[in-house]
Amino acid sequence: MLIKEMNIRKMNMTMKSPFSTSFGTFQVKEFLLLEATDELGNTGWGESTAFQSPWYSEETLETNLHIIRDFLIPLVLDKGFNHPDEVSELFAPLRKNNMAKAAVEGAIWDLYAKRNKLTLAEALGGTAEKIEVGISIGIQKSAAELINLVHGYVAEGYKRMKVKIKPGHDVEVLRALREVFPDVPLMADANSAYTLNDIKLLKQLDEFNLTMIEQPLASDDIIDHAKLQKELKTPICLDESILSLEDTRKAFELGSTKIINIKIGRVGGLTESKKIHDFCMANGIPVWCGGMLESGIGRAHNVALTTLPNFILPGDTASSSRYWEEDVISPEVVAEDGYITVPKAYGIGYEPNIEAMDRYTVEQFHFKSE
Ligand SMILES: O=C(O)CCC(=O)c1ccccc1C(=O)O
Ligand SMILES: [Mg+2]
Repeated sequence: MLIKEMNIRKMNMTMKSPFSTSFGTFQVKEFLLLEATDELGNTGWGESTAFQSPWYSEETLETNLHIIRDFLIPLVLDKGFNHPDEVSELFAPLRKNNMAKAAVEGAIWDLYAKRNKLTLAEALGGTAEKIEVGISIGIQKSAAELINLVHGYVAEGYKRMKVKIKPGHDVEVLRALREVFPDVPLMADANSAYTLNDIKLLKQLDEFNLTMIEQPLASDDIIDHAKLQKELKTPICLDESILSLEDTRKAFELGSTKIINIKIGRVGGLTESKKIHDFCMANGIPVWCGGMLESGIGRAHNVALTTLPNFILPGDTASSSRYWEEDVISPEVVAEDGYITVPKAYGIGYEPNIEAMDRYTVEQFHFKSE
């Protein structure tokens, strides 16, 4: 498989409603889509999950554009690959920039699957025909508004509710939710809004029978999380702190986490995601697939990854229509009664909707080998 062309699209799409976390609010989403073409004319698609601002991690769409254009594309162009696992090996000498690497590697995984007449799920070794999904709900103005939204998502069948918390918006909000929904699978994501000084408050969360608390402490920490986990009944799930299989091993050895949120971009691609999945499976750590408010391309990658057997807990991959008036794939991703049926078409299994894509493309960068 020879990579002959790469195209980068800078996208600008506006979400139906703003999404607020402890670190900021998203509504306009600017991000990159990647298209790789081989010597036979097959194409594959990838998405960078970097946001405009370095809030969630240090990467942004502009740093990704720089890394992809000036370092990663020159490495893959005119290069022959037998398997997409070779891409992460090729990128290994370049430090970090995981979302940039994952976008390029993702396009090559899709291309490889299509070329070999496999679904991306099959190419990864996944077998599930449908996957269970939950929903991640941003911080709302009032508990009443949050309760209202949860009523709607419960009615739609989402398998678990994840709510965002931050100091001043935690115990009372969860208590109000639990009064109305005593049994719904519920978890909280703090996006690093607390420190060990908040241990008394965090211990109060144990009363709400949460499936887990996601990333309560610093975004690069695994030491304090281990201390906190010793004090909590609620399992801790790490998101931001886990950038690789090595991070996963260390967090596991320290007892910093009982569950891992795997995000393809954060860990540098599907190959590394699969390694983390396999390690967690061998060590009895359940995993689930996180979301980064992706367009259909990234969403399709998440669906494929989630077909691996240790994705035991529902992920954040909700329906396209929850985020977008119009998605850039056809058909769109649809969750029905909390399940997404894994597509049977080769590669990511959803067709890029080029007409829709063009409407949201701000700029393109094309690279071709002669
Ligand atoms: O619906 C989604 O895509 C997940 C939304 C979400 O929780 C999130 C959105 C933006 C940045 C970080 C996170 C997170 O999982 O921490
Ligand atoms: Mg998170």
